[in-house]
Amino acid sequence: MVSRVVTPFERRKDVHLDTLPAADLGLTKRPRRNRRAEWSRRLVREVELTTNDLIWPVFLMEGNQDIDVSAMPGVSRMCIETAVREAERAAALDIPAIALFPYTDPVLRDEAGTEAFNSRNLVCRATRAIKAAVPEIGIVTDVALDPYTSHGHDGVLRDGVVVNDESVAALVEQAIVQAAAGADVIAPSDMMDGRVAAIREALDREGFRDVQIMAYAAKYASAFYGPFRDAVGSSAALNTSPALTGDKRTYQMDPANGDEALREVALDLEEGADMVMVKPGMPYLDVLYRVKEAFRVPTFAYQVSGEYAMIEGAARQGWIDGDRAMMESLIAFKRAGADGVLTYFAPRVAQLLREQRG
Ligand SMILES: NCc1[nH]cc(CCC(=O)O)c1CC(=O)O
Ligand SMILES: [Mg+2]
Repeated sequence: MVSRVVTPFERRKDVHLDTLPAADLGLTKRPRRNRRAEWSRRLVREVELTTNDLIWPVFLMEGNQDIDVSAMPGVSRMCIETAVREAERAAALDIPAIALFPYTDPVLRDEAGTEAFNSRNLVCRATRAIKAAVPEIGIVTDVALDPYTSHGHDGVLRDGVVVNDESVAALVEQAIVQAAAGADVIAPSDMMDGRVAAIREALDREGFRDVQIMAYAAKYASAFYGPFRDAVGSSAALNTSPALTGDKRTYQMDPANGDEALREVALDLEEGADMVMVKPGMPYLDVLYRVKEAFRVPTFAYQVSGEYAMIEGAARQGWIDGDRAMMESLIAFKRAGADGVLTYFAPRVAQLLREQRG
């Protein structure tokens, strides 16, 4: 084929659509055939997103009103009463599970995060209330100390260092009170070494043999958690300890590492994780793909707060089509191998899928 070079300022005036010769490239392979009609596109579609793929993370707070999360338009911190009602709505939309994240009153936060071990803390009370009202929905609770510590770290801090083994001992206590409150899935998001084994052992010993563990196995030290930290009040801005930077890079993973994610997942599976997670989602689709390919176990992606904020923020500015970007971002997780996705969009997606089904 001859390619004609046309400089930007010299368009060939004699070339018009209606004067182009009838061309035939003589192709036998034309991938566009399968795309020409909606029925055909449906027929050749490789993966599908259904409500079965959704876990809805919700933020909790004390009191009897809800407060918007400023960096996550459309998301609020719910009081328990609202959370129960929203769990009912989620169940009615066929969303399999919700994940609970508390905003802890600053007066209840301390150096050791002791409110985490209070069997009457916000998460435990919400778990009991939701279980009583909506027994059919799965409840996932987060194990990590950051909503409870004055310094905002996920573990125990000694001389400015988040110490591993003591942190694990604390996380075990937290997991036990959550399981006792009725949590179905314990989800350690702390990234301490050895916590899955310790939690599994303690759950079994305490009579919670059937409580599942979803390990945040490959969790990266990410800027995309920013809005979440505001929502649960654990951002660096709220830290009072001068020793702290709010930086979690000594326990969360380096965004440059992919092989390391496979080693982390292997360890958590050996230690007894029933499901594993990659987090954040969209910037780590390669990691998700590799994890699923390597282990073929139930694998989840967390579309985190910053990802939600980017899509929803741009949509509210009118810069992108929010619904389409939402659906496209979620089908990408499925294509990469996710069995499910934690997403703040869950109820909206479920609603949209229901409307599409007619
Ligand atoms: N261990 C806490 C935790 N659990 C889930 C998220 C982030 C979720 C989100 O950004 O949506 C975080 C934040 C963090 O590690 O700092
Ligand atoms: Mg690990």
